[in-house]
Amino acid sequence: MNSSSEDQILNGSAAPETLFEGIAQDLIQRGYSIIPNALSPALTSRLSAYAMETIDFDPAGIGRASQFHQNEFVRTDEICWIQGTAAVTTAWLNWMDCLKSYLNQRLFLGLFSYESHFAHYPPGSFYKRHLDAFSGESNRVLSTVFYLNSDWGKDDGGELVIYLPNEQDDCVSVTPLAGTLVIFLSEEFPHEVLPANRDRFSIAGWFRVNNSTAQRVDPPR
Ligand SMILES: O=C(O)CCC(=O)C(=O)O
Ligand SMILES: [Fe+2]
Repeated sequence: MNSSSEDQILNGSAAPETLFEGIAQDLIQRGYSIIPNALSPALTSRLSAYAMETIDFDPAGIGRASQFHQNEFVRTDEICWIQGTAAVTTAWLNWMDCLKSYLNQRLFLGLFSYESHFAHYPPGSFYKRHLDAFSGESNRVLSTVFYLNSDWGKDDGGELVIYLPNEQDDCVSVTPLAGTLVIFLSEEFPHEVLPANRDRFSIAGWFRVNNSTAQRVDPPR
């Protein structure tokens, strides 16, 4: 592929406002949004190929910096943080930046930054029920998960289960099919990844507010 058609694929992935408005409405009404085919098929398949072919993954841990530890009872995926050093990851970060601006204008969320990592769940891997953020302890406001797996069937497992707050055992199950984007309020929705029967690839990310003060600079993650 020559570089101008490549640019077209990545730049032509600008997200439509109607899609952003749908996400804003979902967040207002129920606190989460599930969008099939959110990104263009071209950008989705480029991200998918990048995750499967290019990335060196590291075992995932729990907690930040000095509190970081691995715990294979809680999660057994492996991850790679996204820096935006390739055209395809820059296109991803641009898309998320547009969404951040839209949600800030529309919902006054004051989102300040976005961090994200590729994740690989080898067969049998899982991430037990957890919250991405605890009230007052984290600056993660919105969680996002974007799936990169084509042809994902019922037998492949690996669903994301989102538990609805205040509704005993009521939950929503999401198939990790390529193109699906999930967004939810980080402090409100416990969720888990059920064991997958085949390799499962995704991008998990978080929109954050800035809690820096004169005494303490907010760490990047
Ligand atoms: O991959 C998923 O479906 C969710 C991952 C997740 O919950 C996380 O990384 O915090
Ligand atoms: Fe999570």
